[in-house]
Amino acid sequence: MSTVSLKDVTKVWPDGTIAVNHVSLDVQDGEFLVLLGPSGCGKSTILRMIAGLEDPTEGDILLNGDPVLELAPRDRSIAMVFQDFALYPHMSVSDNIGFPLRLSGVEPSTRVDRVGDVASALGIGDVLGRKPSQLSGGQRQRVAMGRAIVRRPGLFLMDEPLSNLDSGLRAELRAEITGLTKELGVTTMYVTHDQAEALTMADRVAIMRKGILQDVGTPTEVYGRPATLYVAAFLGSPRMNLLEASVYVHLDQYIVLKFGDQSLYLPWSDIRARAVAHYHGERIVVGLRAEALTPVAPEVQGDVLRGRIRYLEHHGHESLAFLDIGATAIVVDEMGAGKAEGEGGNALRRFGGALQKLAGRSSNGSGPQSRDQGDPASVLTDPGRHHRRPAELAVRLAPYPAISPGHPLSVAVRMDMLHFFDGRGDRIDVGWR
Ligand SMILES: Nc1ncnc2c1ncn2[C@@H]1O[C@H](COP(=O)(O)OP(=O)(O)OP(=O)(O)O)[C@@H](O)[C@H]1O
Repeated sequence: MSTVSLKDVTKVWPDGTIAVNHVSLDVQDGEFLVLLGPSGCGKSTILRMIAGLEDPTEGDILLNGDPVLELAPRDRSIAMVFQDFALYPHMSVSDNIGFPLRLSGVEPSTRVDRVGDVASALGIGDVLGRKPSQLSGGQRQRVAMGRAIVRRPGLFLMDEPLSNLDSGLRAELRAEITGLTKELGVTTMYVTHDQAEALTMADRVAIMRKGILQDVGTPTEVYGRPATLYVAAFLGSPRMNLLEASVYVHLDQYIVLKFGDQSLYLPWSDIRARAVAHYHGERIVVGLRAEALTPVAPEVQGDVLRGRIRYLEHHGHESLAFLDIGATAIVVDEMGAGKAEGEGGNALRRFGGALQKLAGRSSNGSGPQSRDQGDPASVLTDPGRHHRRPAELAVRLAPYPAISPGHPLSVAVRMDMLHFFDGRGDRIDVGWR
């Protein structure tokens, strides 16, 4: 059993790349913590520093409350599994799993017992005599995990262990990995860039962007109350609708949120109203997840947005309508995973972001850091980090609805489910988490 503490850890590579930027993070005993973020955000570097394969430039790392930076990797009671695991091709499954025990001089009969226990927990008890070349990809990955876990490490580090497997096998192994680590009670840090994987597996998720820790919380917390615009945009499918809104306070009675020529009204009684009222006369970003939007009849009044369907996506169990509501959307760039865009758009849109970057409009702000951006320039005005485009509001519909592109659609908005972010991408809220 182990706890892990990162204390203000920074890693700067010799070429000046800041891979990890003042990260502080505590992992509890027996916890399954997922480090989530796009490629290059520093996830692997964090694992490698904990394992002792890299030294931090600044900060401290504690295991079970003790500083470990002076300890060699083998003295840290840590096991690590990578995406590109290597099994010994000439050894049987049994010998592959038992290899670390042989190295540490565990006697053969104990070795056989321990290998048998681990193999049956991983569902590979019947292939112990085979060579790696006679196994499926999933079985090979199970052997790699078995080899890592057979030493009964205090801490299990996994770096995208499923990313080479097909989606069916991934889903199956996700459940097995969390089941196994819970059963063994071993503290686990698991790296992925797949938000669905993170939300389904984690006790808590830590979300990174460009070396900066954005948010840490249970899946419900980070999905339900994301700390930054970036986290809001990263989590969920379809992605959260992020709309630019102008804020007007009306005689301390309600707040008008103006999206193009449509408005929503936040009553003064809403617990968040005073915090939002600080932005009177300014623009903010309002986040609406698809579950906050319900299609209604055209005559319905109140908290309703109206638009025309630009296009539909059919996903079998549901359809998504994308509504042109005459508002402006904020598109968060550098989402990195590069695949969820299809849920809310198309390749052209992705190119749009890339082209803006190629045009050289990068941010060069200076001043205090914001967690979301790492610099203070506004997400509302800086196209180098985020860009603006006509909003296409993602709305969930029944499968194959009797409606087609060009049709008008009205959606009722759950005002209590709106998310508010300031121009720097930080959450506008009161007393959250
Ligand atoms: N040995 C190195 N020398 C210089 N830069 C490095 C080195 N290793 C990693 N980097 C850089 O450090 C940053 C963080 O890399 P890291 O591998 O931790 O990211 P990651 O989030 O794990 O990405 P991925 O999901 O692609 O593995 C990246 O910009 C990467 O290019």
